[in-house]
Amino acid sequence: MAQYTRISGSVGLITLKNPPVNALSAVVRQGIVDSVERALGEPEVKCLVICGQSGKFCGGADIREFGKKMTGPPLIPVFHAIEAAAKPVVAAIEGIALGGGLELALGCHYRIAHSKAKLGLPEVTLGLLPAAAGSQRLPRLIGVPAALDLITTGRHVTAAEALQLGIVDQVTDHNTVDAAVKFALSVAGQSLDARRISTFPCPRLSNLDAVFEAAMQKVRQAARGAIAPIACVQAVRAAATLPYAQGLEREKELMATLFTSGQARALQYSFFAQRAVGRWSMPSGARWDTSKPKPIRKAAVIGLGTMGRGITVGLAQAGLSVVAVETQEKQLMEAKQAVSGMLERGAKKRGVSPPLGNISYSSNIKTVGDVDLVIEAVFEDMALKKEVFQQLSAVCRPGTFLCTNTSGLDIDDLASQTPNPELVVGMHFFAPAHVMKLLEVVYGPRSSPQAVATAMQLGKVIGKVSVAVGNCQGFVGNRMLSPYLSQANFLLEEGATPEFVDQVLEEFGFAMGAFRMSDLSGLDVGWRVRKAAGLVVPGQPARMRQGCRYSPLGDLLCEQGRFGQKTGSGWYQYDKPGSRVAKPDPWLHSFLEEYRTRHGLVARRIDHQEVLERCLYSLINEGFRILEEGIAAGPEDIDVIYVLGYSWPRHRGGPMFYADMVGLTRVLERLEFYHQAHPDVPSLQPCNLLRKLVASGSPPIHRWREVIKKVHSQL
Ligand SMILES: CCC/C=C/C(=O)SCCNC(=O)CCNC(=O)[C@H](O)C(C)(C)COP(=O)([O-])OP(=O)([O-])OC[C@H]1O[C@@H](n2cnc3c(N)ncnc32)[C@H](O)[C@@H]1OP(=O)([O-])[O-]
Repeated sequence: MAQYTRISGSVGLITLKNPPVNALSAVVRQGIVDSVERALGEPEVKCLVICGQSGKFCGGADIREFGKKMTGPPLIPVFHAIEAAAKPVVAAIEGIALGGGLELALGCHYRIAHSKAKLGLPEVTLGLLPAAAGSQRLPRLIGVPAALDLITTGRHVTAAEALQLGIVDQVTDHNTVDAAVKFALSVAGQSLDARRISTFPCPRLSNLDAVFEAAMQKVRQAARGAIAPIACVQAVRAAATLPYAQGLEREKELMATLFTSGQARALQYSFFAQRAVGRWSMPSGARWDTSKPKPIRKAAVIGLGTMGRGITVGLAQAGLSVVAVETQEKQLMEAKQAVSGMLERGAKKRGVSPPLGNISYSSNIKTVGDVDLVIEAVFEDMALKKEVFQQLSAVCRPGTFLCTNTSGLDIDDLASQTPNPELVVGMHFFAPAHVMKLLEVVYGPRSSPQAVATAMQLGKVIGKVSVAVGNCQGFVGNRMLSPYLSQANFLLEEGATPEFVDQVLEEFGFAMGAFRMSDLSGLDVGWRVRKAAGLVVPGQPARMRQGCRYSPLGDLLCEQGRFGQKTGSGWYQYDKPGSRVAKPDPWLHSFLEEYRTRHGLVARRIDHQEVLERCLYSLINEGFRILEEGIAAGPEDIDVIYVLGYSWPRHRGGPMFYADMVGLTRVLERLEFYHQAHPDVPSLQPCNLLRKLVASGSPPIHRWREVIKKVHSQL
């Protein structure tokens, strides 16, 4: 609702009330209309202030209403009514003014913001554009280049930046509503002619075409197939070239296209999925709302390689005390320098001082005796990790949580090295660990709900989106990646090139195709895992392992010392070791030809559809297996992991959402088709849960949990 009160005798105060973020629901919109009308009709009222309850101005349109039948007054006429008012209307912006929230403020005649407020038009991140006249008003207020930046990126700006850009008129450190009331009284009675943004001409640009061409090129490059950023540029162009009313029409047309696109649905799903993963549950029945985390004030990081350094930075930046341990003195010194540099650069960006004092460095593991939680981040080697866990068990005080940063090792095996396996969980960080948003929190069969809750809470504190998953080879992310990569390799055997496979996957929207990604992460990583799994043993049949098809191509490249970017060659060639520019490699093409000849394989023409279906559907099939086994609680968990950790295009929601969009029957049919063609590839065999979902009439993704529950209850 929107509550109307009179304060200081002559000020009408409208307070938006719709927890948690005062979104502009139908009731709130109606409340604003009624309140404005009332205030304008009261002769004693000289001016109006609009604010939000609980220190939050407004989080925008109510996303929960999207896709439902529209009720209540639309936003644009509401904002026009405010702008047309004959009495000054001042927006008192505390906390947030986002999307429709900022558009509401732009409809007001003046804007006063608290210094801690964040403002922005993030609609693009939901597959939309600021279609409550934001795309037409903002360029008129702050000029085309700045408006293009804000609208196409959706970034939030601080109150200070908003003041500098001219979005707000005043910033206060004190009570914002009081400041807005005082301000409103000071301008009451003055002409409002120069305050109605819709009447402003858009600031002229001599190089208008060049600016829009450059903007379009920039968004196309970054968008990876997303259409909303392109529509945003088109809408701003309308503001710059058309009268306001026609610009609004263009904004409406563009919005209609976006609103009905699958991309907006995918991005809105992704928004809610990222919040839903915080409400985790375990197969034991333990849940987020019944498991209390322990507060963590002091943590330790063991091993200061690339991952350990990033984790240390993340913890220190979040204000925790950190003991950073590296047993090799030389590496300890190097790590200290690197971590300090990262903290200093990060602090400079945020305009704060670097939290260097939060970290104490040590080469002695005994110094972690008083910490609340340890994150072991030594080399990915089970024997080494076990040794560290044994040492930690001896030096840590009782009750200390022991976490391991691993991308796939058995958490339970590691937990068995300690007398308190219930305190052990996995924390799978993604590189660079202080930047990447994703954290897989891996519980073993003996991890206590409190240990999981504590790791999930710590993830939140350091700014991660944490997803709780069960313990299995590769957890969720890497386990699903394995059949995807296998298919990419099989496609090479059958006639494709790495460039073609990557091109198809990149056109789909991945930041990097399978081969460019492998070159970046290092081919030796997978080689080590395959060796440990007993797959790379001399004397084995070349293309079969344990009765299943196997491609040794990656192993053969590693045997040649081709580990990817770091060695200057892998699936591609690079100018020098460490270079990032991948070039097609004639050596690799002849190597593939020789390989096919040696194994009697005849190269055939492979098309886009086959590459996409085999790579993606095998990955999705593994996702269904993971759901069936209860390793992930729901499809949202898998999708968040893929969008945040594996560069799955956000505008496609995630692999499980994509399967829902494509249609489960279609996914099943194509998997059956490919499995028939490749019966020696078990990952192409459709899993039971997928069959059950199709048999239950392919319910939409938000109802999959019901079918999953039934499957589990039958086990
Ligand atoms: C007509 C076209 C023109 C206009 C278009 C728009 O305005 S499009 C909109 C443009 N606006 C945006 O894109 C802003 C989107 N929102 C955000 O970016 C962040 O939520 C935040 C910065 C506002 C708060 O961050 P934080 O870390 O403090 O908190 P949190 O993120 O965990 O959220 C807490 C709860 O609030 C819920 N919720 C949030 N927003 C909305 C909403 N608009 N609606 C409904 N609900 C919303 C959220 O689901 C969660 O619910 P749960 O899980 O507890 O049941």
